Amino acid sequence: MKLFFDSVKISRDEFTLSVNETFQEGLHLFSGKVGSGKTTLALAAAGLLAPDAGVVRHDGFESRPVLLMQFPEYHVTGSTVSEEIASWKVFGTEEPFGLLGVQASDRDPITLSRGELRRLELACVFSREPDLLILDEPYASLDMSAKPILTTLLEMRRGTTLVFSHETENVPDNAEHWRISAGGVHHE
Ligand SMILES: Nc1ncnc2c1ncn2[C@@H]1O[C@H](COP(=O)(O)OP(=O)(O)OP(=O)(O)O)[C@@H](O)[C@H]1O
Repeated sequence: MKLFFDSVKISRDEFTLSVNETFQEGLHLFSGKVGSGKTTLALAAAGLLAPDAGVVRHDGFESRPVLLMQFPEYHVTGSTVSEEIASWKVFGTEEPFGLLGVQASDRDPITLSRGELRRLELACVFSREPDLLILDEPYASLDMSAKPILTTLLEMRRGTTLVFSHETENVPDNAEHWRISAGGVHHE
């Protein structure tokens, strides 16, 4: 299971990101300053932003990529927590739901705190077990009890995982580290 960026260039007005890399199966952590291009790379990896040049391609992925965006509210489609879980085609019995303290209910997901909503969506995406999982700032809004649980879920996952985060101290030791700067992606 590999993700290829073949001579990719993505332009957003004044900004251009150039990437010519192969991301192997496993965990990859991308860090970089504000505006360096993390979300741009995440969207391109998920197939939601077409490159202006080059090709983004996958090898060995059987399921569609799953992207969890930076702001959990963007994902909400259900009018209750139960509907929200069902919309991800998971049923609340999987391990991440218990680990993250998430329970199905009739509550409107928009009334959850941001951290509660983040845990709900993390439980849903990890339960899907996608071959390619892309997480944009997944540690944001999580408290000190939930951060290590996310780290454990990342450690246990199979497939290819791309994590875009400023919080490099929480990420598992086995992650490949990449820095996004000066319009490029650099292995550390
Ligand atoms: N829709 C857009 N139109 C024009 N420029 C954009 C657009 N989206 C992003 N940009 C620009 O592209 C550059 C990279 O943005 P991007 O959102 O990928 O950065 P980021 O590293 O994720 O930032 P942050 O850490 O603030 O989330 C920035 O200079 C930004 O202003």
